[in-house]
Amino acid sequence: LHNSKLDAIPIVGSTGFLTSFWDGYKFFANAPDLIQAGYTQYPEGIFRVARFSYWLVVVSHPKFVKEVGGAPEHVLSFHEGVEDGLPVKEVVGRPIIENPYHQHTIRTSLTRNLHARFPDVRDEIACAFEEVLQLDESEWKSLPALHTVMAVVARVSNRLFVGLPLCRNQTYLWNNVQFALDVIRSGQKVALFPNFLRPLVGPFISGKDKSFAVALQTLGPLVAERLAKEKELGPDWPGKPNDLISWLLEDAQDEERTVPALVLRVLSTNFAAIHTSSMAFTQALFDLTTHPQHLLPMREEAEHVVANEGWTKAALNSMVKIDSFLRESQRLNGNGAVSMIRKVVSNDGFRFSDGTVLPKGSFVCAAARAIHYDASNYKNPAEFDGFRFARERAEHAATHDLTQDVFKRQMISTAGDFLPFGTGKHACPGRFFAATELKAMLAHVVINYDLKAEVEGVRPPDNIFGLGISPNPSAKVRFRKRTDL
Ligand code: HEM
Repeated sequence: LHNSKLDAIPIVGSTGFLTSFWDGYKFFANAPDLIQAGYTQYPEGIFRVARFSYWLVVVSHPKFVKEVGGAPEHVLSFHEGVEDGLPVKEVVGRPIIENPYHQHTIRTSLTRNLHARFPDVRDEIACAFEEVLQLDESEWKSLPALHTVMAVVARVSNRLFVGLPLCRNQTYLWNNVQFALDVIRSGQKVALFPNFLRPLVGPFISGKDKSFAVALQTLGPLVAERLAKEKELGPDWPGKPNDLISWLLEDAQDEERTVPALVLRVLSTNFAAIHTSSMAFTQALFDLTTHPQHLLPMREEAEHVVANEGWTKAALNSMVKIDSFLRESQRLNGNGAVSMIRKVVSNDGFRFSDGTVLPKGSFVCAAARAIHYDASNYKNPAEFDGFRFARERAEHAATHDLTQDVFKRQMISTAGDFLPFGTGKHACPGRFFAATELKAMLAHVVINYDLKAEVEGVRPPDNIFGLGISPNPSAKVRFRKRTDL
């Protein structure tokens, strides 16, 4: 529909009523190309593309990205923005959007406890790889990468979230994995319907009630036990486990302090954690097997650090090459063409510093992938250079006083030119855990296994649907236990 208030913002693609509707349809297949075209065509840093029923405004200039990231929720809403592409109310549950207190729990208690809980995370990584890969001595084995990684990530994440023995219960684990997949698949379908129809079609399309029932059956008794203990002995009872259930209980109020409400929080934290981290690690495996020259330097680094410092969270800070490799993999092969989708919810609209105004109801996002592939941000931007950030950090360390100055080129550091986790007020609160988990997993893999691509030198093509870019779900990677140990 024509929106005169957006007239000042140039359009990529067609401008006519029917032709732009057709563009909205084509968006499902070629959104990344369309956004790249706008990025190149409009270096001023703002343009719009047609979606079915509205214009999506895309910003690419770092100044505008910063302004989007810094806007408060009552002006640019993260939740309303997400809801458009992924109807969380229908496919996850209404309270997750209406009272997202778990985000605070993840940002504070979960992150603070990563140090203390690292030995468990490390133990689960070693056990999970051993049991999931099931390798015979010195035999190469082809394994479906995404499926294998999800099995490991689900276990490792749940060692932190709910602990032993539940984190190894296959019914519980695969329900979490299944829920994550269902949310994405059913969410994409429900999102095709206009807002007023979504509550009606949601229950027929989404499998959330089934997943919730299994979660209640498997996790419910543990949560009930915690609530009972707290009622009997108070909030700081002796021997209280240091896990997500306890951290959530510290923040949950009133109707959130029930078994179903807490089970839903753990289930949705699993959704936020498993899918994203599994895709990131799978992409890293594809990058490693396509650029195998990175394996030995990372192996040497990990072995050296572990020999000197042991397996601790602090030791991961010394694994600069591994950190750099994962950051580079996310730069080139992150989860989407754009990041930071927001809806303008303020009655006054949203005004950029150059005077451009987005009226209430507009959608805006950052051109993450195009920014990551821009030569003015990265030298040889399309080239996978696993250690580029490690080199930059070393160069910076050689010329600066590091007690005064933190150089932000680590996996967890967000910036206007690095957006896999977004940046600003809603930057992913789980990224500290994600980076710890993925670095420890990569260090374990390079120390213990040799890896090969299924077809030498060929990177499996990504799956592209709308704005989403995900690793090829059927592609395999070949693993072998190291023979030189
Ligand atoms: C490599 C792994 C991960 C990636 C790439 C990732 C990426 C993202 C992105 C792009 C956002 C939205 C940022 C924005 O729009 O500004 C986000 C938000 C979020 N992520 Fe992650 N994430 C990852 C892992 C995790 C993990 C492990 C957890 C939980 C432990 C988590 C929990 C969340 C939550 C709760 C939000 C909503 C934040 C808010 O509303 O303020 N994520 N993540």
